[in-house]
Order: sequence, then C-alpha cells, then structure tokens
Amino acid sequence: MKPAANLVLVGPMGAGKTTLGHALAERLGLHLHDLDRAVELAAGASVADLFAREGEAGFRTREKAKLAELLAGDGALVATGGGAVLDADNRRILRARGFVVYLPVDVATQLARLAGDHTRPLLARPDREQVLQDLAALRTPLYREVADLVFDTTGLAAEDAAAQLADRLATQWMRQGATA
Ligand SMILES: Nc1ncnc2c1ncn2[C@@H]1O[C@H](COP(=O)(O)OP(=O)(O)OP(=O)(O)O)[C@@H](O)[C@H]1O
Ligand SMILES: O=C(O)C1=C[C@@H](O)[C@@H](O)[C@H](O)C1
Ligand SMILES: [Mg+2]
Repeated sequence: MKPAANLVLVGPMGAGKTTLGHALAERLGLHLHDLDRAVELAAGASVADLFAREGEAGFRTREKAKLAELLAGDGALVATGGGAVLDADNRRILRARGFVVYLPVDVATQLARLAGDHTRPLLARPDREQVLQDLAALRTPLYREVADLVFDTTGLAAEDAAAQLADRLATQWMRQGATA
C-alpha cells in the first residue's frame, strides 16, 4: 500500500466533492482545500470569469499549478474540480501524493443537482445532458485510473456520506499513518 500523504476527492461535477469535503473536514478535524476555490482566490476571479478571459486552457494551467502546490506537503484534504484528472501530470501527482477517493455520480443526478447552477462554464449551454454524457465517457476511465477507493454516495445525504466515508478511511487511509 502506498504511504499516506494527502486525502483527495475526485469525480464529476456535482458528485459532491466540495459538499462532502466540507462535511468530512469537520469530522476529521482537517481544513478542506477546495481546488476551484483556491484557484479563484489566487486569481482574484471566479472560475467562470477565468474561462471567459483566458479560455479553458488558462483555467487548466492555474488549476495544475495550484494542485501541485496543495499536494506538495502531507496531510491535506483536497476537493478537486471535475476536470483536474484530464492532465496526465495531474494524474501522476494525484497517484504519487494522494490517497484518492473517487465519487461517482450518474448524469441524471448531476442534472438534478446542478439544475439552477450558473457557476460551471462547461454547463452554460442548453444540451447539458449530452455534455455530461460526453464528459463521463472521456473522464470515467481517468477517475478510475487515479482512484484508491471508489465511494458511491447514491441515495445518501452529504452528512451521512461523510460519516460512512470517514469510517472507511479509518480502516484504510488513516491506518497508513496519516495525521488527521
Ligand atoms: N450527497 C448529496 N446529496 C444531495 N445533494 C448533494 C450531495 N452532494 C452534493 N449535493 C449537491 O449537489 C450540488 C453540487 O455539489 P458540489 O458542489 O459538492 O459538487 P462538486 O463535486 O464539488 O462539483 P465540481 O466538480 O463542479 O466542483 C450542490 O448543490 C450540493 O448541495
Ligand atoms: O468538470 C469540469 O471540467 C469543471 C468542474 C468544476 O469543478 C470547475 O473546475 C470547472 O467548472 C470545470
Ligand atoms: Mg466542487
């Protein structure tokens, strides 16, 4: 088993990485580093503004730099953005520096959860269902490639999911020696 480093949540938009991440942080007594939020704070601009100003490529460059920064030390809890796994260097660093939990979610659930959302530029179009299906086809293998644990939250409220995930981590991630 790889040595304990950082605990990282990956998965599609609306999987609950940020929401579950906050609930998990409270349970584990850790601070949640939300990658999207960290990029926004460093740039002084929202994800949507960065996409508009710099294109997706500009956002991905910022996301990559911030992910490397967050995973440079040990013991951090990080919620990534849905596209962080696209970059091969990111996947390498996730595997090397993180105990990675993949939160899968189906497209119908994503559509329902993100119905009123205007903060995710990739969904700022009418054919959201098709977009989410195309993203899933491309990205599901990448989430699987980096995952140490697949944790299905279907039917669970975020708080209950956090409680169950904390139990699973107690027998897996934390027993490897991570400080939580
Ligand atoms: N387990 C859950 N049950 C019900 N609703 C949830 C659950 N997890 C998240 N949600 C809701 O889904 C929406 C999106 O969740 P969240 O922002 O945590 O997704 P995310 O995985 O961080 O997405 P992104 O990749 O875009 O950052 C929020 O409104 C949140 O309240
Ligand atoms: O799935 C994605 O590519 C994205 C997810 C969000 O977390 C943000 O990082 C941004 O909206 C792009
Ligand atoms: Mg998020």
